[in-house]
Amino acid sequence: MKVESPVKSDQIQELDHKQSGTLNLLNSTQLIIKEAVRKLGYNNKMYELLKEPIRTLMVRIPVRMDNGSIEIFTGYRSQHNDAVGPTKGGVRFHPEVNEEEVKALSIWMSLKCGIANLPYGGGKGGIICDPRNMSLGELERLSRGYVRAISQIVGPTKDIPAPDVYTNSQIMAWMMDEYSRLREFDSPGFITGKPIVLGGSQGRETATARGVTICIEEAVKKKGIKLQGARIVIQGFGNAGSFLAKFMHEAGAKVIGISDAHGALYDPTGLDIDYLLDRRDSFGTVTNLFTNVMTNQELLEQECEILVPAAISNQITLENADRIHASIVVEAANGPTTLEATKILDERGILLVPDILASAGGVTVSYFEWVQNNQGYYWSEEQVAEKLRKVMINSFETIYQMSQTHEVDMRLAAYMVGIRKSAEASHFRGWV
Ligand SMILES: NC(=O)C1=CN([C@@H]2O[C@H](COP(=O)(O)OP(=O)(O)OC[C@H]3O[C@@H](n4cnc5c(N)ncnc54)[C@H](O)[C@@H]3O)[C@@H](O)[C@H]2O)C=CC1
Ligand SMILES: O=C(O)CCC(=O)C(=O)O
Repeated sequence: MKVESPVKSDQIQELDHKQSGTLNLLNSTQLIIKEAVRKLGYNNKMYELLKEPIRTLMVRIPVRMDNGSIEIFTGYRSQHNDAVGPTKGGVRFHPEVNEEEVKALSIWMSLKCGIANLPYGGGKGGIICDPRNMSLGELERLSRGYVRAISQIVGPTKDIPAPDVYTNSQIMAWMMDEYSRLREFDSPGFITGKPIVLGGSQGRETATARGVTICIEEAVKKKGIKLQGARIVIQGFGNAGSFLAKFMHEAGAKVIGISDAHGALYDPTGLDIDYLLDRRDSFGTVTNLFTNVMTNQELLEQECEILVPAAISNQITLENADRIHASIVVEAANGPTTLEATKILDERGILLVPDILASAGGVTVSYFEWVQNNQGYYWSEEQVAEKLRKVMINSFETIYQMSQTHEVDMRLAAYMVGIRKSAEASHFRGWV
């Protein structure tokens, strides 16, 4: 079967020129959106609408540091398209976050919500900072300052934030408290990923990894691989990566590699996952306790059945795609594989389950959290897990079938499924 990829050689060259040294997530996303919109039969005006967020706010946040000085932080909140409903998506605290990245991430949130059939468009936020070098007090003041700065454009019926890289339920709690104070009423539906006692949902903490696990279960069936005993390599040991390692270990797969920002651990006979889970810190760091570490890039190239990038973007690129020795790549992280690398993996017969499908479990349970907050009635962990399973299996099968029917790779198929809802809603509203 001939599989079509949205990346043409001249477009790759065009991308290379635009990238000016970095792998530009926004430009490559726009290329696939263009192709998906065209394949769905919409005109160029629809592409013009959907290729950029409708709104991106840049804010400056003064924070008093523990030593008495004032630091000014830069933050962003980007809202891609609100035709379907309020926008939704996480906030990352990271030294390298930038406006283009947040814009791309907000587009991906629209696609994820479209795939999981949630009544949302996509949003995303970020603050340039390194929380690993900040005290709890500084983090609290920064989180509250960010909410005050973006308060005009967010809210339970406008745009609903959530956790992402280096943010967690404590940060969500401070943000919710700040918003509730500003609005002078308790607003649990303003943000998801909260502690359970503040209206968080059972199963949200593990939801992203659960969703990835379900995608792995479906992908191995398609490839005729047995999960029991399959070798798995996971890049990143934070919320997504560490729970995934636990679930894979429990399922009888052999986790032979994990990593964090400092390096990677590899053991072809299988790592002691329970020990690593016990020793990791709240930022998903554990390799600093070991001397025998390899680099993240070396880990990605190890032979395995299943490779899961679960850390940051642009990890599998034109440079290393030929040296990936996995049968299946499941993207738990946002944007870990470039377009050029997607094409190479596809040509090499490696099944790639794209980020906007594989990592949709997080936002799906965030939606369940918001529904529970709105109705004031809460579900058990089993109820949440069952609802999530249905959404993930249905999403996987829809995209797999779309890729077979249209003879396109799984990423383009996922974009076609994901963008359809925003496009239809924009059309019905008479915008395009
Ligand atoms: N937390 C969630 O609900 C969701 C997360 N994701 C995506 O999953 C990925 C991981 O997110 P979380 O686990 O939530 O973050 P986290 O903050 O809990 O953990 C991040 C992990 O990545 C590692 N890391 C950071 N920089 C790295 C680098 N340069 N090289 C290698 N590893 C590095 C950290 O050491 C840590 O182990 C991100 O791409 C995020 O956008 C996607 C959907 C939902
Ligand atoms: O839980 C959410 O609302 C969003 C999670 C997120 O930021 C993501 O899927 O990238």
